[in-house]
Amino acid sequence: MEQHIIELPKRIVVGEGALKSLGGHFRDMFPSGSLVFVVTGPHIINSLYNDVKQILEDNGFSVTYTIAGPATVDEANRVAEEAKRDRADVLLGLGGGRSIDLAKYAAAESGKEFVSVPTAPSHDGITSPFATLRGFERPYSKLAKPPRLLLLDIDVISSAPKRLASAGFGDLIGKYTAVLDWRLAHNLRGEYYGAYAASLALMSARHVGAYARKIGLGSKDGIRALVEALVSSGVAMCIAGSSRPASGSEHLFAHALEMISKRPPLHGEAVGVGTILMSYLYGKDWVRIRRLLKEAGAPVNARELGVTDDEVIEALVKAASIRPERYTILGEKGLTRDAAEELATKTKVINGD
Ligand SMILES: NC(=O)C1=CN([C@@H]2O[C@H](COP(=O)(O)OP(=O)(O)OC[C@H]3O[C@@H](n4cnc5c(N)ncnc54)[C@H](OP(=O)(O)O)[C@@H]3O)[C@@H](O)[C@H]2O)C=CC1
Ligand SMILES: O=C(CO)COP(=O)(O)O
Ligand SMILES: [Zn+2]
Repeated sequence: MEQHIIELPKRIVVGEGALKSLGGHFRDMFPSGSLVFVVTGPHIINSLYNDVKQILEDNGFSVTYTIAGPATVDEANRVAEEAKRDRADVLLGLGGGRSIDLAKYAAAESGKEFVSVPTAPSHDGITSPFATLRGFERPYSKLAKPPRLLLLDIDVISSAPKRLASAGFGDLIGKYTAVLDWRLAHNLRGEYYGAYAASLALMSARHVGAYARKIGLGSKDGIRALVEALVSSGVAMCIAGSSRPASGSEHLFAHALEMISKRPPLHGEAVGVGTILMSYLYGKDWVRIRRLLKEAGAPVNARELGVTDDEVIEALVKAASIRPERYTILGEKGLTRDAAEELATKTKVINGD
C-alpha cells in the first residue's frame, strides 16, 4: 500500500513575550540536563543569546553555542561536527534564515533534535522542514527535518529590520502562483496534488494580503499575521512532504535571479516580483499583487530589487531549466528572450517607474 508520511513540528508556540516560556517548553519536551547547542549569528549573539542561555540554564539545561558562518553545506557540516564533539542533545537555531537552516541541516545530519527560534520573518524556511545551502547540487531547498519545537516571539520578531518582514510578505504572496503551478502540473502531468496542503498554503497568501499595509508599517498586528502565515505555509510543506505548495514558477525566477545577479536581493523580495510576473502569465490580477507588495514595503521592479533589467530578463529565460522536474506555467523550455522582455516590460518590472 502506498504510504504518505507526514512529519510535523510537535509544538508551535506563538505570542508576545513567548521567549520567556522557552524553559518550560524545554522541560516538557527534553530530559533535564540535556545539552543545548545554539547556532546564532554575529548580531543575535550580542542581543538575545544571553537571555536564551539564562532561561535554559535556569531550567536545568546546559548551553553552548557557535556563531553561524555562511549558509553553506561545509559550514553546516562544521556545525554538526562541533555539536557532536560537545555531545549536544538539541540544536537550537536562533536568528534569521541562515542560522535556522544551518542548525536544521546539522541536526538532520547528526541525528539530533532541532528547535527553531526565529528572530526575523523573512521567509517560510524558518518554519519548514527544508534547508537551502550553497554546495547542494541545486540552488533550491532540500528536506532536512521539521523543528520539534518552534517558538516565535512576536516582540523579538517585530524588532527585526523592516526589510525582512517585507521579504517574508513577498515569499507568502508567492503561494498564489505556486498553488496554480501545482494544480497545472497535476492536470497536465498527473503529478500528486494535495488539496489540503494547497489550501493551507493559499490561505497564508490570502491572510497576509489582508494585512499588507500593517506589515509595511511593522505593526505588531501585521507581524503576528505574517508569523502565523509563515507557520501555515511551513506546515503545508510538512503535509505535502515537499515544497510544492510553497514554491512554483515565482520561486524558479527568484532562484535564477539569485544565481545570476551580482548583488542578489533577499529571497522573498525576488519571489514577490516573480509573483507579479507569473500572475500575468496566468491571466490573474497582477496589478493587485503589485499593489499589495507596495503596501507591504516590498520591491516591485528591477530598480527596487537592486538588479539590472538584463538580469531580470536572463533570470526569466533561465528559470524553467533549473528544476526540470517541477512543471510550471513556464513549460519545459521556458521563455524566449523576446517573450521575457515583453513580460517584464508589460508588468513594469523593467523600464518602469
Ligand atoms: N529553508 C528554506 O526554505 C529557505 C532558506 N533560505 C535561506 O535563508 C537565508 C536568508 O535568511 P534571512 O533571514 O533573509 O537572512 P539572515 O539569516 O542572513 O539574516 C539577515 C540579517 O538580519 C539579522 N537579524 C535577524 N533577526 C534580527 C533581529 N531580530 N534584529 C536585528 N537583526 C536581525 C541577522 O543577524 P545575524 O547576522 O546575527 O544572523 C542577519 O544579519 C539564506 O541562507 C537563504 O538561502 C531562503 C529561502 C528559503
Ligand atoms: O522557499 C521555499 C518556499 O517558500 C522553498 O522552496 P524551494 O524548494 O524552491 O527552495
Ligand atoms: Zn520561498
